[in-house]
Amino acid sequence: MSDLLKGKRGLIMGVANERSIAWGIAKAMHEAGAELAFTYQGEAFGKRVAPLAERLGSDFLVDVDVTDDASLDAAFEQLGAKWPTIDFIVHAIAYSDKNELTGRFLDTSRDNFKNSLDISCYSLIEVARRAHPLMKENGGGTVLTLTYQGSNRVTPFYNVMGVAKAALEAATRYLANDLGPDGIRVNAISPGPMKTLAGAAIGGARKTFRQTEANAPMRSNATLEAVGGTAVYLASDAGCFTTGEIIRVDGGYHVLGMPQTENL
Ligand SMILES: NC(=O)c1ccc[n+]([C@@H]2O[C@H](COP(=O)([O-])OP(=O)(O)OC[C@H]3O[C@@H](n4cnc5c(N)ncnc54)[C@H](O)[C@@H]3O)[C@@H](O)[C@H]2O)c1
Repeated sequence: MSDLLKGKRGLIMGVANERSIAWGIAKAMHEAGAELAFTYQGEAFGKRVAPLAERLGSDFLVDVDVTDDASLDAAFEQLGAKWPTIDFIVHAIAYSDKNELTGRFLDTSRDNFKNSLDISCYSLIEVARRAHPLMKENGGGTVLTLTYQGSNRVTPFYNVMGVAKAALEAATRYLANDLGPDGIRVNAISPGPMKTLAGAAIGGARKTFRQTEANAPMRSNATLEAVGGTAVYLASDAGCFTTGEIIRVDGGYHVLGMPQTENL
């Protein structure tokens, strides 16, 4: 990767392990010259994330549960003390009770609906509001989140997460409109299925993975490098007039009207 992000610094939220999409993005951003800070969710993940952050030359790690405003406040206070301004934030966070990522959408519970939407969508708003002054001071910045096409097409067992991603994509557009006057862009990257902790929680994940691999125009699933490269472009000055957008990194799967007939 060139030095597209040289001189830029930002916060990566959502690394759980080396398979995390946030980790793929962090690696690509580091290779492109960015300085990085990380959040992790709880001590168990913290132990895994610390050596990963160190590999990318970062010693800024803070424990954040996005349902806890105090932990978000503390993280942004620490971030602001370390860096007076930031250039980007990567929000790669989602959650639903695994028991509701199988079976019928019809059986979605109120509690899991609220919790899934809170963690997977509302958190982006809380994060963007706190990042705003640190980016405004800089004359602009980029907020990136991660979505999936289950937001607007029914995908087996994606259930409540499809509704959460539809809300997240709408939030991306509304935030882009609010923050655009301050030079802040807000975009979502939409990869196809990837083998991560969150991905594995969805019922039939292996079959979904095989199905997209066999049918996508590119005949493969997205890699961490492919998503990382797209994130670098969006956070760089090369992406300076793109906002409110859902950028697919799915090998073209979304253009299909029917599965490939070669597999029949
Ligand atoms: N894996 C896929 O197939 C796929 C496809 C498209 C989009 N995405 C999206 O990419 C993003 C990253 O997921 P991933 O697939 O890399 O899985 P992952 O399990 O590696 O990452 C999910 C992250 O969310 C964090 N998280 C969950 N609840 C949290 C909370 N309350 N507070 C703070 N952090 C919390 C976890 O700690 C974890 O780091 C998610 O938004 C996911 O929906 C994933």
